[in-house]
Amino acid sequence: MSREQLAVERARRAFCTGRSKPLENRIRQLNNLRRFLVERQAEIAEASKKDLNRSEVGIQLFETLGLESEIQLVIRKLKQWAAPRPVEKNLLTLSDTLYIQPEPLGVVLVIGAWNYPWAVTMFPLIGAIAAGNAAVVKPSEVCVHTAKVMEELLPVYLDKELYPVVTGGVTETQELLRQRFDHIVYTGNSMVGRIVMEAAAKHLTPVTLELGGKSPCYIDKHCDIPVACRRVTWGKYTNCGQTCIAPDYVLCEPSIQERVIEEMKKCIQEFYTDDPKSFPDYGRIINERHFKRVLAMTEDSAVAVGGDSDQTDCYIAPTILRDVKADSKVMQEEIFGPLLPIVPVNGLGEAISFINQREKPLVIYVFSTDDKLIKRVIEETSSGAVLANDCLVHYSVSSLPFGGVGNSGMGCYHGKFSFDQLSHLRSCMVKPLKNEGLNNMRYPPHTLKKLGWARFFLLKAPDLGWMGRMAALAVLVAVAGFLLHVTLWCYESQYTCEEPCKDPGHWAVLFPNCGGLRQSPINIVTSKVHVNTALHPLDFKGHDSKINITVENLGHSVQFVLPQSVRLAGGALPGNYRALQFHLHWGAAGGAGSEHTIDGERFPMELHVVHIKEPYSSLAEAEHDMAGIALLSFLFEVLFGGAWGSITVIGVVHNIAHTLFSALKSLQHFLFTPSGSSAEIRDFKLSDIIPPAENLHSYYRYVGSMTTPGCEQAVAWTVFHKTLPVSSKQLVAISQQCRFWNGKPMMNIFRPVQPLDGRVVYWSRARTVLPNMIGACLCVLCQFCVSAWGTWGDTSFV
Ligand SMILES: NC(=O)c1ccc[n+]([C@@H]2O[C@H](COP(=O)([O-])OP(=O)(O)OC[C@H]3O[C@@H](n4cnc5c(N)ncnc54)[C@H](O)[C@@H]3O)[C@@H](O)[C@H]2O)c1
Ligand SMILES: CC(C)=CCC/C(C)=C/CC/C(C)=C/C=O
Repeated sequence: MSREQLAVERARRAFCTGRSKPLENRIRQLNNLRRFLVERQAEIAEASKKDLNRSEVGIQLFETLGLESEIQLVIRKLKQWAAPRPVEKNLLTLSDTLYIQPEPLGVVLVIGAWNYPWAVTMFPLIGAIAAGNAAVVKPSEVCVHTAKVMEELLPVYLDKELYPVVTGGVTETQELLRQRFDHIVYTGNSMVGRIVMEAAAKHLTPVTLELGGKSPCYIDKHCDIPVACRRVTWGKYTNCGQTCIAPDYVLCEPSIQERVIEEMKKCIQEFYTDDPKSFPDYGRIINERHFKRVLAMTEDSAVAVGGDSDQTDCYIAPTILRDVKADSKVMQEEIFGPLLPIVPVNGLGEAISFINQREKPLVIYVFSTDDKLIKRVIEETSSGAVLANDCLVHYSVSSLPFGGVGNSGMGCYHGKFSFDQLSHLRSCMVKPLKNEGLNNMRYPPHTLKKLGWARFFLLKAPDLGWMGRMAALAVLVAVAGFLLHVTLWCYESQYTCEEPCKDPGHWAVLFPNCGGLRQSPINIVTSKVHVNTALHPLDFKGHDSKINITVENLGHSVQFVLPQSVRLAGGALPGNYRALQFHLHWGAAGGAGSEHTIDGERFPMELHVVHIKEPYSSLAEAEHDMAGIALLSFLFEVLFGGAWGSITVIGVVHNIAHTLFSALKSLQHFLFTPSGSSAEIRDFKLSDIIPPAENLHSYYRYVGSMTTPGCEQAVAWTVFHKTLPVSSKQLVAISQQCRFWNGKPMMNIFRPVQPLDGRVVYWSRARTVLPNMIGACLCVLCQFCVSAWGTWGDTSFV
């Protein structure tokens, strides 16, 4: 097995252990890489001096500083970039969960070029680590000393199996290219770019090619010519012109050519003195082959400035060529050396056609004070990037993608672009198993009528705008009803002859669970509850923290979506739970509207806080676990009338009415927006509506179901003895403020109580302690064995 094959195999094995994936590991490796750049600055500088005659300041300015700042950015943003990305929904996906989950690709190969040996290898490596990949780094053999520092010192800082450095030239690179990678990032000339792409094609491996080309620079006669020339001179002669994004040639009107030459000549003297050869910040051509290649390009053009050279030292002076023709040697390929041809053109139009007649460059530079002219260049040409009134510096902006187009390359990197480039952006769609009616238009028999509706929703609906979508949603519901011959569920109060739907008595027709033996809500007969001293107080987490919550009108109820930080444990629940949402059930015009009743008494309103067991990530997952959902129920009592606002109860100010009801008030304006009608409440605290835990020791516990379709029987119910206060005015207002999907006032949104079917309701606290607790517990167990439809592994929560 070759050295290259071994390195790739090891990297893949290391990737398969999964250790490159946890965010904390990615951040640890990135921090190590930053430490390497700082602690080994001396070794890096020494190697750069030997390879490229670059000064210590030069290597930091042009390479390592940018890398440190990139690592800093990635560490700061990684959590955000790696998180699921919610996407827009349309009418047909309103009730689905849609998001993009970035995931690592696998093993990435990074092949670097010699001219900026650190930047071109480490930028992609940072992206690969951030995205959770393994990566094999192959530095250019042309920078022998730099490659050695990388090979010897990088493994001291990084996980050497996940991120090996493989050195070598053409043979070694080709051996690497025979291996299978999940992505290849190559930087170098386009001839080798083709070889890389061909090798990658054998494994269907995607590639990012960072190539070069001739980047033009148009100088408008109406610009500040001295400043433009200073910036172009810097961009051209940095690293002796061996920069992928160096301005390759200048296009300008003949009338300013001499002025441009004069200004640039001054800048060359200012930057590199009269004797650039002995000036430490002026570089050399990398080797004799390139020296000869560059020098030969001057043969058929007139030298305006510079032109001296010394083969023994690979020195070519900063050189300007005047009146260069399109067919001259220097215009046939990327110069990659310190020659600056000036090609006279008659105005911008000619400059644009000159550019457009050639391959798409890595960057187009334009110098002008005229914004319209700059805009025209952007609109009428194509290139990897456009930079107006400066050179090179777009490379240092992490929020801009860096990469070529056409002949100058494909793909891009920097900041989040590297992360995305080296991640698979996975589409995730989780549909509920409910709302089957909406799907009918795609099921056989395929009638023209169904096709008509499908055309309407797929082609017309997106153009309807906000109001149109509101109307369309109502139509959608009606259509679904029509298609399924009345298959939508609703509360009794919603049913009309014009809009027939399945009311609670008929839910089971559509949702078989709703006819099950463990349904909710129930009537709790207090004289029959069993005391269970194992029902300890619940432990609320995150209830005191300020959070932002979203309020959504779902068309038949209103829910308040909670963040993951709100949690629940204790209370003999079989695990830890995290909150998903809370919602309310109410009656009509201030009348009774709770779902649960106590000794036959229905309360005016009921609050449900829905939690799912960890580690489930959605209700759909939790529904398959018989204790997957923990629902807390708070019943309301009317204490005394009051206006919108706070109610004082025994000296405690309860903001429930104020906070929730004002959110509902605002929500009426958000009904039926495409995102499902939502509003936000900022700085909300659950403790504002839920009493402190010490007041909640007394509660009823039973096993039941969700109280809306599909009525999933996976709920551990906790119905608190303590009630919450509400005013009669608020009760009246709430049913008028909120609207059903058909625009009618949302009232009587509660399901009638369901048979107990042999279940037992437990109470956490009794006036007298039962003599035989063990007996009580056994009873609980028996009860589950009888009532459970499957096997229920854990009954400890009752
Ligand atoms: N777009 C960018 O970010 C960027 C950056 C730097 C350089 N460049 C471009 O790179 C070019 C200069 O670099 P270069 O190509 O001289 O660098 P180079 O000679 O260092 O080659 C690049 C890499 O390709 C490998 N290689 C060379 N020949 C090969 C072959 N036959 N088969 C397989 N692998 C091979 C080398 O080992 C090296 O790692 C210029 O065109 C420049 O514009 C582009
Ligand atoms: C020092 C500042 C502000 C910018 C540096 C720009 C620069 C020289 C980038 C070169 C990067 C690069 C990989 C070029 C390719 O050959």
